[in-house]
Amino acid sequence: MEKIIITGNKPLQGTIRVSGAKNAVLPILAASLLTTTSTKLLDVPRLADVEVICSVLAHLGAQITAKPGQLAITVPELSQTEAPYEYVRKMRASFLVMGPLLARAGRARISLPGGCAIGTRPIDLHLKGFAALGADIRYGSGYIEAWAKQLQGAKIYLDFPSVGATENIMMAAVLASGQTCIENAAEEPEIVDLANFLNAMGAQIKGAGTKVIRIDGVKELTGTTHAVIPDRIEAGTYLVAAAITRGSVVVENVINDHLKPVVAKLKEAGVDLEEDDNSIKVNCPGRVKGVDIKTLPYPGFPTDMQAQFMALMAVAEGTSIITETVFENRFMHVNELKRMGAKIKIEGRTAIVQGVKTLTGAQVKATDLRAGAAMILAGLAAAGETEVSNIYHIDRGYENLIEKLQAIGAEIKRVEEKELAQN
Ligand SMILES: CC(=O)N[C@H]1[C@@H](OP(=O)(O)OP(=O)(O)OC[C@H]2O[C@@H](n3ccc(=O)[nH]c3=O)[C@H](O)[C@@H]2O)O[C@H](CO)[C@@H](O)[C@@H]1O
Ligand SMILES: C=C(OP(=O)(O)O)C(=O)O
Repeated sequence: MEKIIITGNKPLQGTIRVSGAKNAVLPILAASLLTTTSTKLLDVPRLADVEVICSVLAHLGAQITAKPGQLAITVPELSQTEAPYEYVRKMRASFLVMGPLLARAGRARISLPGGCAIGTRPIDLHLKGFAALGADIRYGSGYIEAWAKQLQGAKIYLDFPSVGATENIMMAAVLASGQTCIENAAEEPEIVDLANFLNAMGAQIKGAGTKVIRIDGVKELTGTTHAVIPDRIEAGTYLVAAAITRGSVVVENVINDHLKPVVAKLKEAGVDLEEDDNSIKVNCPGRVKGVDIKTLPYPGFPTDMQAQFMALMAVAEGTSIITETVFENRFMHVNELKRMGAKIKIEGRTAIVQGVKTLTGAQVKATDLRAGAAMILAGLAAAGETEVSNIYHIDRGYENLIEKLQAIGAEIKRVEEKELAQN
């Protein structure tokens, strides 16, 4: 098992480039199942999650060729309509193949994703959507099976603007007969990127990025070339890395609009941010101020930035109140931050963070992807050495994290546990 070792308390300086968005490329890769013709994706990040979805697609019959930053996918024929436990267990987003399989083959059998560290994460809204489109649904032996001769457009109201349900329903509806209207849809930029990709394939989707998405079903889709949007969460993580180390960093390849809620909170905390066309310069010579945050669906403050922001608040001046409203159990990083000297109290869905002057290096673990990112950030700011274990979580979502941070002056390395034992 590998670990990440950080010697902290060094201001980061330089330019860091953001990769393509994990949460955009995963549904887009699933959507490539919707056509028999070839799709080419650019700005594809090299991530463990991308490998998992590619192995699901290959299992279903996709031919995939990879070049650095690119993937070409062709699915001339589906060899399978089943995504077994071994894939879905590794990554919940594998469930996103259900919509495309239903649309293309009229049937799908997918292992139930189950919960994960951050919450129970049900899929009822995905299934309600498929049922509204006319699919029959059956549960059994840990699988969900859905089938429909021809999906029919329908009006679907989502009780909660679920990102995955909006994507899955959108992908099912593109080949349905008639119009589908998703109300209370998720508005995340990744939904817009998926809709842009599908529209470039010939779909008729309007309203993506708003609460109401209308999809006029078409007979077929054809492959296209598409560049994935930059990862707003990776960008946000590096903005915080600059602020927490009191550094001066240019974060390149960003869409400023997507970062508005994060930028607003950093400014409120006293961080100096200069926004350019596709970059943001962070300057933070001093200690930040404690500010309150509440996670919400987009355009609210992203839950995927909550842990990283908490690491920053742990060294802020004053107290901050962090409320998590999207997932019911996304405070696993609190105990790890406390091991480094953070003063945090949890009351239900709220964490009260009383900033301390400095954190101290410790042995901590990544309990999930963003909790892992928070440990890296805390380690970059802490005095002494921090050792982060369970880093496979981090590899799910950060391309070349170590190399990127080293290039802006961080003392960070990845080591085998054996090497550690020898030292
Ligand atoms: C691969 C990907 O894009 N992952 C992102 C996606 O996850 P994901 O698509 O799983 O997140 P959702 O927006 O669906 O989930 C938000 C909330 O809705 C609940 N819910 C969801 C579906 C459902 O059928 N029933 C239900 O109750 C969930 O349990 C959760 O409490 O959006 C989340 C919220 O921005 C992000 O944290 C994840 O990084
Ligand atoms: C929670 C996340 O991803 P996933 O939905 O794939 O678990 C994330 O990216 O922070």
